[in-house]
Amino acid sequence: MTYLVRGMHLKLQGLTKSFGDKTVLQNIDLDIEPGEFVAIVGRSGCGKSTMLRLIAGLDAPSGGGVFLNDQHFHHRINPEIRMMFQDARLLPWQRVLSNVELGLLGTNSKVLAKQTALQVLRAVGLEDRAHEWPSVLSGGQRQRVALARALASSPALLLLDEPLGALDALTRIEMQQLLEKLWQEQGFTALLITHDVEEAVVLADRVLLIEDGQIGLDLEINLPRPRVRGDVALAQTVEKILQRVMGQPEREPGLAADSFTFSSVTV
Ligand SMILES: Nc1ncnc2c1ncn2[C@@H]1O[C@H](COP(=O)(O)OP(=O)(O)OP(=O)(O)O)[C@@H](O)[C@H]1O
Repeated sequence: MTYLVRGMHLKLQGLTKSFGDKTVLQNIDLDIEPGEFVAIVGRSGCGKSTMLRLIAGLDAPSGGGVFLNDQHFHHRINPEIRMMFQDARLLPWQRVLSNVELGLLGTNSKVLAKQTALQVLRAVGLEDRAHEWPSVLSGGQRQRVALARALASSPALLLLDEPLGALDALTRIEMQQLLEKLWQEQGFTALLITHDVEEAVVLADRVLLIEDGQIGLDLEINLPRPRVRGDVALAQTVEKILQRVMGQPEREPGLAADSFTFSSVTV
């Protein structure tokens, strides 16, 4: 796949993080191409959020380092990186438009900031809600606003910490499609934590499994886009990852997709 050149190149070298005598991430090496979409799965508590926090500069590693576009990243906030969480984290006393403008702090022209915020709200389908309060929006709409705020400054790296986890199934699929569309249009590098293996396979170029503090699986997903849920090859890939997570041997290839149900399976 050829990526737009806007995305950030991300490299982890010997990345280690301990809390007291507990080592959560141990000596992780990873290379992510500019514009690549990478999903991270793994059991609860395996260190997924810790890894994202280290990359975002919200926490400092105990060893090794993070390199962004080949520059060593010293535990500080980088304006080219934006992050989204499971909850939208909107300011309730600011209207939707102002919340999105927060993603543009530092822009000299207020007029330009407003124009850009409206433009990105249009991209997520919420331009007509710009002057409302966050409290009158649905959970899915609030996550769209959070996505608009994250993308307003055209980041080179978007870190997504289970941002769709609290949404109902249909809204979640719509948000996945929106995220994929904006990623394809804008070319940022995306790193998505998800507990939904199917979501990982639908969206990502690569799926990483974190286990025992290390990357236990680094699987390239070579399925054509847009990916269709229920597709046999997609279902087999999901099955392969799930079996790896569960520590079971892989089954024979060629099983029919209806032999298993995946969409409700999470890790
Ligand atoms: N600030 C901290 N102080 C001490 N321990 C921490 C801290 N942050 C995380 N941990 C521990 O590190 C481990 C990994 O936490 P992390 O939040 O990265 O896991 P996770 O894979 O994102 O989990 P989940 O899928 O449940 O969100 C956990 O055992 C957690 O208790």
